[in-house]
Amino acid sequence: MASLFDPIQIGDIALANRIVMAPLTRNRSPGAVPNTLNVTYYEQRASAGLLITEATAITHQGQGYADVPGLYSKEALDGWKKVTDAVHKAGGKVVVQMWHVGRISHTDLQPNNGKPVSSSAIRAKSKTYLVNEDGTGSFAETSEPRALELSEIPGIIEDYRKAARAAIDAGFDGVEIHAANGYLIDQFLRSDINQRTDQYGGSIENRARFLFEVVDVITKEIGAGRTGIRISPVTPANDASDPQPQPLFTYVVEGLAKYSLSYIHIIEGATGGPRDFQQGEKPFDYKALRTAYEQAGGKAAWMVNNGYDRQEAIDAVEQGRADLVAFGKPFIANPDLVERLKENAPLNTPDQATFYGGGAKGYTDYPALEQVA
Ligand SMILES: C=C(C(=O)O)c1ccccc1
Repeated sequence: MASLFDPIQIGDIALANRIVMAPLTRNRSPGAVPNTLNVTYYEQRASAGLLITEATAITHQGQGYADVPGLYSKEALDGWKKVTDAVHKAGGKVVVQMWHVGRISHTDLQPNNGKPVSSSAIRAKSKTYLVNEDGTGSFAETSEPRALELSEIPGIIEDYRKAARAAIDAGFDGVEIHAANGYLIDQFLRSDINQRTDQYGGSIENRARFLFEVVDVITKEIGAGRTGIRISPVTPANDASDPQPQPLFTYVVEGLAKYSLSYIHIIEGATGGPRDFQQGEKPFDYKALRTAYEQAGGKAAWMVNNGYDRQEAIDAVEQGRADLVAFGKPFIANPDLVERLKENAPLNTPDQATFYGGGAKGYTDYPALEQVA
């Protein structure tokens, strides 16, 4: 019987334990360039079995929030190299979450202040984060997108390939494809967003086509054993919805089973909300999803996320419902979360007011156990 604290091999990546730092947007990389503060933040948390970086834009067009990092400029890649070096020196493993926001963006953040792109020209009822001229941050309504032309799609697939190669060259142990939370890939998957009438719209097969073209090009470029993917079958995040998530995501995982991926990362329920959140007529069956994946030949590690506490995480692994558990907010406030979970020690409380934007306060100043006199 496996334990949360056991090592595990996930594809090409060997982990010291099964506790994962979930991707956490923190808006502390001005100019989309990782900086020394970011290095300290990730280094402090390197005892995690696996660090998944904050969502990181594959291109300027894929950028949707102020001060999030990118994977597309030399300065950014040099900055990430400092992060991966520091994490490795501290004995950790780190993958970068590759992000194209699609319509969850604002004209202020887009190349030439153009419209964000999506599967269809439907504005999301959502907000994004901008930094004002005086340096203060604020949330703003997302802008109306334009539908991608068919001729533009191969270019975005190539952007994913280039970013995946750049990630490995910057020292990452692998990548996580961000296919969750109503961002671009999810904007193709969900039928309430994707109104296309070409080969990328309509049937489940067509709506999943973009996802599999991304998976294909990345696994061919860097290897499936260094590739993970995050999906969120029923999240309403960023105005995402689909009335029939079970057949949609069953098709997705059966297709993913064809690749020997490193892991499949599932956000259960509403992102940051209840794990039993429901879209469609009946509750989503996560056990059936994993069974479908495994019956289709899938062997990747199964990572679960969304509000798990210590006992729930221990039980999920010991009872075989998960191979790994990703923690978000607990890692914000506890750089030594692994130690604290092992010792069943008290946890620092995260300060919501400093989640997004700012500097060291609420970022690198949370104390580890040995610092608490
Ligand atoms: C990348 C994000 C996601 O996946 O939800 C995100 C973006 C902004 C704030 C919180 C989270």
